[in-house]
Amino acid sequence: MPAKTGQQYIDKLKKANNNVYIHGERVEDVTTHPAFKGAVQSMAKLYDLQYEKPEKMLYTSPTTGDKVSKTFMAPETIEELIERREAIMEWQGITKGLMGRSPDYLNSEVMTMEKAYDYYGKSNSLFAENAKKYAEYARENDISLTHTLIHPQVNRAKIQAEQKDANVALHVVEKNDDGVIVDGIRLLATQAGITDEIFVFPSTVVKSGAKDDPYSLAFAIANNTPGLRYLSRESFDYGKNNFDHPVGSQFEEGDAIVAFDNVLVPWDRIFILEDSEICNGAFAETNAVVHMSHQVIAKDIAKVEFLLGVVLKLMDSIGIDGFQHVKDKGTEIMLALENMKSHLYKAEYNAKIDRWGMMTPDFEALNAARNWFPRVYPRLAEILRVLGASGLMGIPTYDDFANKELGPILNRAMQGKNVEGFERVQLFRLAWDMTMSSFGSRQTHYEYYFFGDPVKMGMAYFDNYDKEPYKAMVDEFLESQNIKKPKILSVPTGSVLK
Ligand SMILES: Cc1cc2nc3c(=O)[nH]c(=O)nc-3n(C[C@H](O)[C@H](O)[C@H](O)COP(=O)(O)OP(=O)(O)OC[C@H]3O[C@@H](n4cnc5c(N)ncnc54)[C@H](O)[C@@H]3O)c2cc1C
Repeated sequence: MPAKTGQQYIDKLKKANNNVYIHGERVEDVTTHPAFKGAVQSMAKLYDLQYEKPEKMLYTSPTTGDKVSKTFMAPETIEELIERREAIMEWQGITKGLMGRSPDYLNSEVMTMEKAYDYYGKSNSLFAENAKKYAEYARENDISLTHTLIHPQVNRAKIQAEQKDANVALHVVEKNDDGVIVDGIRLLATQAGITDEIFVFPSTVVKSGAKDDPYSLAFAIANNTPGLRYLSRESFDYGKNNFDHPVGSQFEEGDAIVAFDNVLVPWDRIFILEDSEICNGAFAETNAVVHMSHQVIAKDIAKVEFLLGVVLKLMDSIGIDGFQHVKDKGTEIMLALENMKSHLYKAEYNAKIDRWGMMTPDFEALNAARNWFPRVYPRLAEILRVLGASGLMGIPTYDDFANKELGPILNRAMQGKNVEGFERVQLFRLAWDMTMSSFGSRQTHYEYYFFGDPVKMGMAYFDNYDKEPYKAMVDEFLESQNIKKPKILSVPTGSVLK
């Protein structure tokens, strides 16, 4: 089947009738429910774009010859790597980087399974075959995915096997002829019930040991599999129009707790089973983390570009762009943007064919960028908040402007340097919604945490960084000074100085 359209995505979701709950109730139809319909419409737009710009978004499937999404394309040359990223950028141009889990994110992981499937066959060749077939199935059916990597936050000081209730986290209950029965909880599935299937994978940063083998799994199942439930958090889409809630009304993708109640995972959907060692290497050894980082940095660039535009328009609109500290804050955002672009450029132009035959970007550049961005994004959001000041609270709604008595007063009262009140408030509502509404503050939280705990990621970065050349440089410098150590200091170890 060729790449899908928006309508096909919606029809499939309706038919699937995934088991989604919100506010204590089961959702009848996610495509029309107020909590989900904005995100569903935006996802549909992304799928429609595949046919509006087929030359940018589609390529010929290596197996069926159908036109399928380029976000599934395993690149073999630098040109293909860039082409794939340009398709990602097209989607990010629609979401402005505000929908972290647009399909390109997990398609990047699926894509690596097409080539690196052998990794999953380390303990059982069936799992390698499963991974290869799944990558093909997802590509040919344009499957949209959610995923869950982490165990519930019960007691982070203990491994899963040593928790006071060791059955809370998702674990294997039984294996039978049909497959594996799993039970327990996983966190945190963004988009969850508005996608077709779920990927259960190990976390990239939590290194479990053999005792946690029953919790060490990777598989994919349809979201309407019996026993699988999504318990969604309350929606940050206030159900308003695009003036009042310009981005939340379109890109609020939702997050959910995933509850498995004795769910059967068929054998052909298992990629890793009870093997913490294979789990620990899955993202790094297959280079999935590199290709996912490639997508993420492209998304980050789209996000900062849009944020910079909003900040610049905001400065213009109230005449603060000439002040020194205001310019400096604009510069901070520009530097962040140019930094991210440089990382992307280095990653692409230093790309090499990996052992699986995929053209893989330079991880050194992407790893630095993905570790840096969670640290800098909160500052970028803060700049918008600081420069907007009271203007981010003086934000009348569309209905206020439409009111015969209030509209003219507000249009005059809220005017800016070169704009009328209505236009200025539209811009300021956008700035508020990107950074301060519940949707906006989730954006900051998302950027900080979605790729893993930045503290643990930072520790891993430090440990893996090649520090020796820099230390050697200093040693060489100090030695080159030819300084004679005073004799008095040459005391044998352990003796007492008098
Ligand atoms: C908006 C949002 C969307 C998300 N979407 C998804 C998704 O779609 N799929 C998915 O799988 N996950 C998703 N996540 C989860 C994300 O992967 C985790 O938030 C991240 O891995 C951190 O894990 P945690 O939240 O369990 O924090 P914890 O590990 O519980 O950490 C909490 C705090 O304790 C500290 N801490 C915990 N353990 C240690 C330790 N051993 N050493 C030092 N400090 C420690 C941390 O530094 C942190 O400050 C999402 C998260 C957010 C916020």
